[in-house]
Amino acid sequence: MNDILRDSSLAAPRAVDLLQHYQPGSTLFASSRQTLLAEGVDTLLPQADHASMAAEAMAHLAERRAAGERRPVALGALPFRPDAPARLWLPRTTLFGQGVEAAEIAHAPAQPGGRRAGTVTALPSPQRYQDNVTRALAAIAAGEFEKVVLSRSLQVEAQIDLAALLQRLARRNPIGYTFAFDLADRPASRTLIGASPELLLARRGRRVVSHPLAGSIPRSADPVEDARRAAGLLRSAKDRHEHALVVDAVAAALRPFCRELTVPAEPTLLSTPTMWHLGTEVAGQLDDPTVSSLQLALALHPTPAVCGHPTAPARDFIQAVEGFDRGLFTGLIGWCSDDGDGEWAVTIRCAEAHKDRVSLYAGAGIVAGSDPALELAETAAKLRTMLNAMDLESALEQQL
Ligand SMILES: C=C(O[C@H]1C=CC=C(C(=O)O)[C@@H]1O)C(=O)O
Repeated sequence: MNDILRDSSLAAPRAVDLLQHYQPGSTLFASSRQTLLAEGVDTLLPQADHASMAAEAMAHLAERRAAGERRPVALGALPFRPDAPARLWLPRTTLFGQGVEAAEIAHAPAQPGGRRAGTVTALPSPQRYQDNVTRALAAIAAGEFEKVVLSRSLQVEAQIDLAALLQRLARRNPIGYTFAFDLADRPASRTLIGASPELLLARRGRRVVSHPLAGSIPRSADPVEDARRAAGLLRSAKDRHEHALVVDAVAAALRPFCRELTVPAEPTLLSTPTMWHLGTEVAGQLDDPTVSSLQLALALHPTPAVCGHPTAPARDFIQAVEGFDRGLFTGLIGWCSDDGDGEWAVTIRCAEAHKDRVSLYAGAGIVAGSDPALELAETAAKLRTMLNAMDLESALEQQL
């Protein structure tokens, strides 16, 4: 790592500098709170159930702290399904920097993050996705569950410039969680890269925050129409119901850990360059400050923002109809330090890149009143977060 970045007499490096030092093979996680750039693998946690892996990571962190390391961290990308492979590791070196500043990042170089799309495979096809939504609506009407999140994937042949893609994502999504995680022990160097707008859990000392999102509408380039859509979303009974299911589940999962928990009664609007979302910031004070950010994040996962309500029948339905393996998509991604502090985002608006292939993902929550064509359009708009940063939006317009 560059010595200028490491000089401890200077203030923490700026996010924009850490982003510029990212190279494929390293790992970066950036938010408005802080940025973290890590290299290498010191300890890779063996596959086990996620709670055991988390406990083992904390034990390794305590050892490293006892050995004199100033702020050891564990990095992780944990999958949607509890039985799918997780990646949780202690890096060889970690550098903490400042949070992303929109004004600084606006001047970051931003060459295209991808080029030349080749073959594109949609899993499932757009038609089949709409059929899945119709089936979900029938299951909801039959009382099998109240909400399910159905997703789809685009597998694209394209030349990806990971460093440029990461900078572009951070530049376009300065209030989100931008990440590029090296998954190198998986078949020949893969990178999970994205810009999630959704905070699963942040912990600093006793303070914990979650910012669930659910209920969405695509943005419009026309400012009048864009404002109309935002106002309509805020009023929509269907979207408020879809949102409330997530907030209730997040509050119920956090409450046992907290001596104080604030749950606003009304959602607010949150925007990304492609989407409007309903969001609610849930904040609390931990009862027991030894509970780590990773343990808390796992207690929340999977929220109904990525799975459904109730969890078990929604998960079974996803498994039965979705038609592809989500892997790390709709899991959790972030870091936890030895004192338990950390930040975990929901792994959405992301892609897994491997050589000249990239798999993109997007999902949408289905409740009574959802419309299959609108849900398809919503997933298309969500896919644009990555496609735009790769400059492939117009090349793939027909496939969305
Ligand atoms: C599953 C995704 O979004 C979730 C997060 C925010 C809003 C959502 C919605 O309105 O459906 C989804 O629950 C995705 O972006 O792939």
